[in-house]
Amino acid sequence: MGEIDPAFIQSIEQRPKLTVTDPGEIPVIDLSALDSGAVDLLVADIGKACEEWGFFQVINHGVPLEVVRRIEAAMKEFFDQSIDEKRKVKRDEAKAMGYHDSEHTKNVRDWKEVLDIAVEDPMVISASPDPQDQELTEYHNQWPEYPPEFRKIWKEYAGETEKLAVKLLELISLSLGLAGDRLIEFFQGQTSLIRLNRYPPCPWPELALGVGRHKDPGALTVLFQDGVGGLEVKRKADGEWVGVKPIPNAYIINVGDVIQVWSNDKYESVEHRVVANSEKERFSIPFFFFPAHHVNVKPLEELTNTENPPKFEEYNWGKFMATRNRSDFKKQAVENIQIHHFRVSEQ
Ligand SMILES: O=C(O)CCC(=O)C(=O)O
Ligand SMILES: [Fe+2]
Repeated sequence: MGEIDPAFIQSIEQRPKLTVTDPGEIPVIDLSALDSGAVDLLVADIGKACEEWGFFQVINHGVPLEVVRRIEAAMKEFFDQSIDEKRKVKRDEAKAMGYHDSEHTKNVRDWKEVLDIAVEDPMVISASPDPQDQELTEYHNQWPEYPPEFRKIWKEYAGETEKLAVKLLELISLSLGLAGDRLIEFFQGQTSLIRLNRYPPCPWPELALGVGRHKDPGALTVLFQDGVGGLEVKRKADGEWVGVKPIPNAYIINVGDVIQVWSNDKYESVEHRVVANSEKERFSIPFFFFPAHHVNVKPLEELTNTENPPKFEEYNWGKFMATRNRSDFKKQAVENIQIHHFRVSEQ
């Protein structure tokens, strides 16, 4: 078996307890209520889940199962290739989309490999983190040659999950007391991406993590996972890590930092991580619903007033992501940029 590369070893405090607490507690929301007309109740349930958990699962979500089965099969075929084949679409500092197998979360290497593909090709994004620099750059997708139908299958999947993300964004807007279409304008020219994740079996699940603890930076994450399990969420009520029980064909939804800021902390972006598995490989597919680069993220005016003043200074999404991306390739001496850096200090 050899020895573990120290780059993967989590600090003692971050190592997982391999016994999962209270699986199955994350709220499950049935979107078929949209068809039966019980929208008010649905909106109330979503609002409650966002406030209490920041996470929920959805069933009867409208993404056709055959579309999911096709992307699952295609991603397996892609990842089953040799490392040399996969590296033909390798991500690097010039090409931000593509295959990557040494991502770090909080400076510790994740036990996974990924293929990132932007929803809008090209993705238009700030060229540098420098606030004075107005220059933009384009990220182009790198399409694997194998399996041959990959691009078509991916596009079909992306179209369906984007529809689900938009539907959820509307429901979340309504749950905040806003018009259903209040937030969609921020996604004209979206920087969303779909990440295909493979977590190989790991001989050291007590030392390494599939993904280290983190919060998602965007508005929403719409994640499909297979039946293996491993995703854990930090429960708001007591800070315990709880497992998200795989429900066949459900999606897992979580609120990201952007919604936390828009809602002025009403909905918090919650920490989560992925525990490694010593026997089974695991696949998951997050759709990261990200705004356009020019969006300045700040608490929405309708949700703030003199009693509830804005808790964050505004920040530019493109610059925020350019700062994040710069730090993706190397270990950093300093903490990654986070929304708490924009928090207004309390008097
Ligand atoms: O694979 C998962 O279940 C979650 C992955 C995740 O949290 C992420 O990529 O941001
Ligand atoms: Fe995440």
